[in-house]
Amino acid sequence: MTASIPSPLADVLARIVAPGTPALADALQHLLDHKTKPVGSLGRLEPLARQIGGILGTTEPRLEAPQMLLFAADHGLARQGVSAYGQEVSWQMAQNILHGGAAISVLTRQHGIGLTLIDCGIAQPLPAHPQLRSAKVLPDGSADASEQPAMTLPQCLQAIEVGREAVRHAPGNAILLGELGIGNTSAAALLLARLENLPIEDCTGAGTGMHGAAWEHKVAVLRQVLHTHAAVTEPLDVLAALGGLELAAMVGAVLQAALEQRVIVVDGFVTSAAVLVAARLQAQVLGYCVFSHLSHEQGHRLMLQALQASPLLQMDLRLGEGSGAALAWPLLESACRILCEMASFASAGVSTARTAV
Ligand SMILES: Cc1cc2ncn([C@H]3O[C@H](COP(=O)(O)O)[C@@H](O)[C@H]3O)c2cc1C
Ligand SMILES: O=C(O)c1cccnc1
Repeated sequence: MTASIPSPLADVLARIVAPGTPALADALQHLLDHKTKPVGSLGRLEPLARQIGGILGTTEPRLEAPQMLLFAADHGLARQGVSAYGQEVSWQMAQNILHGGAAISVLTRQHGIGLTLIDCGIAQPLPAHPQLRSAKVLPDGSADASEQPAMTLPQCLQAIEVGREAVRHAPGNAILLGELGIGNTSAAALLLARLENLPIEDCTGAGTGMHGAAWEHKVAVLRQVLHTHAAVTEPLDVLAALGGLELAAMVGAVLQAALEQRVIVVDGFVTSAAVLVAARLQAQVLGYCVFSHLSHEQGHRLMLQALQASPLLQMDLRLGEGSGAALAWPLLESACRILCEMASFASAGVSTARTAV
């Protein structure tokens, strides 16, 4: 068990503060309430605008150079038949992403979002590419969690540093989180079950297509993994034992982005699992997170409940890669434009409500 969080991580955790100030929140609310619209009529766009204004510390927030950081790694646990696809698909999809043919390639191109693939431990080598950051912590991916911890604590801390470094290198003021790694819906389900003390069958979804008997098998494997690591309960130890390299890197990315007061756009079930770990280490990170969508993956609803988060979209996506975050991106842009460009009743000469609202 981790007696205490080692530095420099402890130092990072101590320096993360809640976004915004009460005075800024009041100013943002006042501006929104005096735009040429009935009070509150832009619905969820209004709290989104308040949140982004608070994070960026201004009543005129402008999103600049958004960056999709897509963390990729393989999982030893995939050998236990917990995915409908083989481990080689992580490597094949990584190449597809770099060649511009994956869903996330299309969506980031469409929305002008920068895309970087961070190889934290894909089990085969990837050729150099301008959009690839090679940061393998383990050349073959994480260990099989049904036999031993997925990572040692030093490996886990190293992966967290990979995520922090990726954010430090990224330009702009918004980070979108994406992931790739066959077997990672299992790792995410394990993190949720252990950190929230929930039954594993409620946390386990079909992932890439594990239905019926295949799902039963996935649940049985994951139950055994939890049993093997029954004594592990502290967030960092849970991440090391049950998580994966890309999950640990995403924890680091969330912490660093919150530290730097950037907007964090969370994708689906797997990226939310990283946010859950980060939030258990430092709850203030949640103020920086925009939850893009409710994934079709069973367990995401419970995960979002645990995070007290309400997602922007419900599109029955069950892909990962950061696809939901990219799809939701225009909503964040609209929220900022409402604050920056929309007229007020006074500036447009429009009469205000005749009755108190
Ligand atoms: C072709 C293909 C493209 C993907 N893109 C993301 N994932 C998603 O599915 C995987 C997790 O599901 P599981 O736990 O069932 O393996 C991860 O790679 C995730 O990013 C994909 C999966 C496949 C097969
Ligand atoms: O929601 C997700 O993150 C997800 C769902 C299925 C497969 N991979 C990721």
